[in-house]
Amino acid sequence: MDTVTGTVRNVIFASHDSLFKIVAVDISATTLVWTEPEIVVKGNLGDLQEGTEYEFSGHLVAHPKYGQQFDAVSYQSQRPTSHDGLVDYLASDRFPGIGPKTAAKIVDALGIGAVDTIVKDPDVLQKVGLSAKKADMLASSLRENLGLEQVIIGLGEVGLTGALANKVYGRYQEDALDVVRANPYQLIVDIEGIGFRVADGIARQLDIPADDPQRLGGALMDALFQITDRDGDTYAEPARLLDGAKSRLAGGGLGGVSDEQLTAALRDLADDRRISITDGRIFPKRLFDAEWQIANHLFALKSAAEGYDDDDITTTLNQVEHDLDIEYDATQRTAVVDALQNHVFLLTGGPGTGKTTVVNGIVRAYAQLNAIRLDPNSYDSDTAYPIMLVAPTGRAAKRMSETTGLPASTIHRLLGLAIDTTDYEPPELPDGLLIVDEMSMVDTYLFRILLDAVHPGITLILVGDKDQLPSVGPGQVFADLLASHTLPQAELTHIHRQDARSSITTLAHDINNGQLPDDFTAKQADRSFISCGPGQIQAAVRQVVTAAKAKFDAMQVQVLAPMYRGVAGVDALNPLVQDIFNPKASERTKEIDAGDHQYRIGDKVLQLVNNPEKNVYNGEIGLVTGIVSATKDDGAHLIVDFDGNEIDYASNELKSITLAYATSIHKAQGSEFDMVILPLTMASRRMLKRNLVYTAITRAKKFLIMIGDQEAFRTAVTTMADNRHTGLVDRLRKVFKLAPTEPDATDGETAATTTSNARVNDAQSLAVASTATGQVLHEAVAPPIAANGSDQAAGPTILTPALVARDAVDPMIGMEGITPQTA
Ligand SMILES: Nc1ncnc2c1ncn2[C@@H]1O[C@H](COP(=O)(O)OP(=O)(O)OP(=O)(O)O)[C@@H](O)[C@H]1O
Repeated sequence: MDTVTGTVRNVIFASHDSLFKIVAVDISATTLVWTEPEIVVKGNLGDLQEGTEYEFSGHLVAHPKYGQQFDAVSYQSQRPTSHDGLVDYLASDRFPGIGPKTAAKIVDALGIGAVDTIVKDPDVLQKVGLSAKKADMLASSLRENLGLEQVIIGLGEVGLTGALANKVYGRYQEDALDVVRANPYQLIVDIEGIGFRVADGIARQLDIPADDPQRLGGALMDALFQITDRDGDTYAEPARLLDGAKSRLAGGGLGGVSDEQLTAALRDLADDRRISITDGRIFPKRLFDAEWQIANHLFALKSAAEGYDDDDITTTLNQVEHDLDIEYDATQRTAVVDALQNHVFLLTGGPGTGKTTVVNGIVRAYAQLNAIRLDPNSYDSDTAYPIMLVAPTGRAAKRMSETTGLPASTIHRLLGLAIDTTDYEPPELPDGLLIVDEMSMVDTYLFRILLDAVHPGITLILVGDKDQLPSVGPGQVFADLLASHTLPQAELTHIHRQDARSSITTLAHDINNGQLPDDFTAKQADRSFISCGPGQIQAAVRQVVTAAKAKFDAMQVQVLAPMYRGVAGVDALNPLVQDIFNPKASERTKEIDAGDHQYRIGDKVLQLVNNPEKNVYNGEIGLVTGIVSATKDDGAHLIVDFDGNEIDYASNELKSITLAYATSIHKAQGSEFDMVILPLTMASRRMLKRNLVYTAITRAKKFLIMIGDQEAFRTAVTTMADNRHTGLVDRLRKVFKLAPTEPDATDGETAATTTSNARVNDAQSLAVASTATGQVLHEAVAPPIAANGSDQAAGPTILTPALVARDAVDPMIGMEGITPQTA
């Protein structure tokens, strides 16, 4: 490692949302072979001050445009090392109220280490004779000047550097070192991106013993988050949790622990109310609370229903049918009536069964019955529009707006949810109709937050297709709500769609019923199947996309793949399709290098995280409209147009987007495309599930081209996804005072609520579960449940930044692409 010592002349670039800076430094000493008087230093440089001298450690790197720069991994200010230097420093402008006389008095009394002494214990200044006020001021200015720098250095000493150190500082500020030293495993709970391995590495630096209860608690919490926030359950079964914790502890190189010790750690976590153990299920506290709050809130809403006069409804509905020139079938008609007569209503159905048609009926009938004007322009800016149409993604909201002709937004936008909200307050929504589309994508956290804003003046309609993939985040809220049979609901089954898309629609329904139709491989007007082996997939995709280019633009054609890796994976197909739709025309074509791929103007890109501040959300697809070249003062920028919303990405923000020619099926939820190209091979066997392929083909509006191995399609169609383990059905049944649902192996929905050990087939781990945790499970006092089933003692879950961040960031990133296990 080399060092550069010198004074910061000026800050060339400072990132708004990280500690990254580029600064010009006048060199006083360096270990480099360097003849110039100055050098450009870049790195996570905290709150460096111009005019101050620092020592930077790092190495020289070559920038393609700006030549050689010093990449600093750490830095520290060169504090004055002489008596007089320190007096000058303390008497300088940065410490108002301290003149040369006082400064000299301080240094005389406290010596050359005065700064550290004061930061540790400001009271020493009073002994020197400073007033309490002056002492306080000096101590806090010193802390401000040195705080961040010291914290970053301190974090570096325990192994936390770069982006992770930034995150930790961002979360705890000046308390960061205290928190990390007190319990590094706390980071697992509080900081997105820090798991057991990183926390355990810090713990080793701090000499925390292998069997320290905090370490065991950390392993248990990390294993629990893996099962909930990453795999999608809302609770863990004891055997699986203990197995997960044990493998983490064994992997830390510090040796294993006994079952008794783990059991005690589990009990501690329950005592600290970080987990809730009930009925042999272990919940993270916030998911436990969220499920109870959802159940209680829905119960309160359902009880508040008033309803309209039956004759009024009939007259209104007849009028609506006349206006829309449609005749509702019996189920659809009942659905519209029930939706209007209740405060909460669930509407599910496959493609083409008329969900949108029913939603349109509900909106119009509601407006008529309540004498509401539907034209949003007739409302002035002070009057809230009472028809609130929302969806979990921007694209789904846009589609909703197109099919209803009314404004629609994302749920995040309606709720004013931001990424960094620490003290989030639900907005005051007006009385009116709130319709949530694509409800299958809404996870437990988001639904709880949404319900917080819903009051009895609102009629809430939840619409979705329960057979599609569940939400990326924990839970399967929509399927659970339906399976609980606690709320009025309708399932539309009759296919009304009669257009050219109907062959895709009927295929979707066949697949949902577990069959490939006899004509699966026969060419239809709107779909075809190209049979080929894994080695030919890329050639087939290239051929299909080249032909499609004559008819469609890149935004209309979507390649969907179940995995990231492999020959038929997203990572391989993206550049392949990019080269067809937007090839590099010449050596002079502008490009931004994003590591494993390049962006050019005209490229189709996918947003990977929710960014409410910029009004762009996970799953949205945009077009690159500009590339701003790097200058001496700033790095390159990419401009992306998301349906008229132009977003500027600095080069350090490029990780929140990727190429979108090929995406995972999960990412395409809530979106539709004119043409969908779906390659499937047995290499992704692990992912081949009915709801995955069903979700994929229902994204196709006009054409569906399936490519690959017919066996892969058959496997997918006949393989049901594991149900997620959730407690919501039980909570709802309890709050609504209904008997628990009977476990039924044939019913996919209710099976989710059983204690079936489908995922725990290891007899040994079951034995451990029944012995080691049996005691805890009996002893742990589940929080008192009020008469209506609420966890009163727990109080509301506070929306922590980590919670919001976990909500906002798609945990599937990087997880779908796990290398397939070949059988
Ligand atoms: N009762 C009906 N009589 C005649 N046509 C109907 C009826 N219900 C729906 N349709 C027509 O069927 C087609 C599909 O309906 P709609 O778009 O409402 O279904 P959907 O469930 O929202 O489908 P998707 O989920 O695929 O968007 C539309 O063309 C619609 O006009």
